[in-house]
Amino acid sequence: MARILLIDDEVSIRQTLKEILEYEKYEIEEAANGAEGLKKIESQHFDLVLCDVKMPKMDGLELLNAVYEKSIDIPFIMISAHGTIDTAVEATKKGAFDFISKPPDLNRLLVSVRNALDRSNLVAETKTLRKKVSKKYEMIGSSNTLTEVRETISKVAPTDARVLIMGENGTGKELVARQIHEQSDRNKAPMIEVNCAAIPSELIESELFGHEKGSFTSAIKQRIGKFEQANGGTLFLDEIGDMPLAAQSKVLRALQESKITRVGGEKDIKVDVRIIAATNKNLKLAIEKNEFREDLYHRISVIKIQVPPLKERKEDIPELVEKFLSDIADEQGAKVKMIDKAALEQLQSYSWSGNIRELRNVVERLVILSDEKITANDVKKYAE
Ligand SMILES: Nc1ncnc2c1ncn2[C@@H]1O[C@H](COP(=O)(O)OP(=O)(O)OP(=O)(O)O)[C@@H](O)[C@H]1O
Repeated sequence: MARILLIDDEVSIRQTLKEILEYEKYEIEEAANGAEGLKKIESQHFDLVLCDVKMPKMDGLELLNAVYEKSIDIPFIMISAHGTIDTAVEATKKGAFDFISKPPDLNRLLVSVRNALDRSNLVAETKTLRKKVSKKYEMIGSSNTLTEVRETISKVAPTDARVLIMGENGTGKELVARQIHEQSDRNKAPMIEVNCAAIPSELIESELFGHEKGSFTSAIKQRIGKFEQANGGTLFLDEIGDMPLAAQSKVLRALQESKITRVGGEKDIKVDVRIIAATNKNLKLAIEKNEFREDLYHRISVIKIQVPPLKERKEDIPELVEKFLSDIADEQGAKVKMIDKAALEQLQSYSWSGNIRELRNVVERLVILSDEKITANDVKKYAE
């Protein structure tokens, strides 16, 4: 049941509104002025505040300011008598959800209350979803090498510097890219990912820059490319070492001039994109073999982050295993499976050529195949 705080200095108005709202099954708490309202807001949970504009001690606008200054996130509907409409309008500019005039029209009041509550439910849901997403991309591990990576991320994230992330398969390069994007001012816009190794070379330009209708046989519709999709946000070029040379020169131009042209198109389109690239290849070697453009390498590698392989940070394994056990239990809606110390030590003795991705797969296998508690024997049996 939604809880509503009703703040008005006129007892009769409070009484009427309370009766109406209680009839609609809302739970009502009252306050006679802004100061009293503020105390209640600070000490209790409310889903909505209905607040008179003109009151002694602290008026409605002052209360609204005080609540938002304290970063308390709660919708307000202002109630204004004749002569205070301007102030009520000002309150909506400052963030109040709506205002209604006195004497309140019953239908208008109930619609506004319902809308305000729906909106705050949506806001709460979005927050939970965001938390879930950021939990998914959480970087686990407190080894020195990973701590250094984390420190570099927080230094470079707020800048627009291009970052090249290097490391073996499955070490968490994508996770690093996500963290940089999430900690940057671009996090309201999307991070768009392109796996340069997975796209056939004849399609990669259209994938990156888009194409105009009819520009090649299968181009039956106009298509917006990844650069344009990432406008205002981040473009993550994964496996950039596998990008064909022809596409490399076009990407170079896009980076130099901050504009692109769709395949088959004529006009230049300005784009504001931060580039993060990742590779498991040795790009210096690829340059020597004429497989990668040196000028592009220098453009994308303003900051370099080397993600260490798991065998160099085995001390992270117990923490990672714990996190995977709890994620898997969440996914399966089951109890978290226990693991004994010897089993963890056994896991730490391997070299993990597939890195963290491989470790996660092994943990999943162990959860499925082991009995109540995962033992060293299970690890020997199922992980090798
Ligand atoms: N530090 C970490 N904490 C928790 N999970 C991690 C960590 N590092 C990697 N992972 C998980 O391991 C898997 C592989 O990570 P990711 O895809 O980021 O690696 P990658 O280096 O980009 O791999 P590839 O080169 O194969 O694309 C993902 O499921 C990721 O969530």
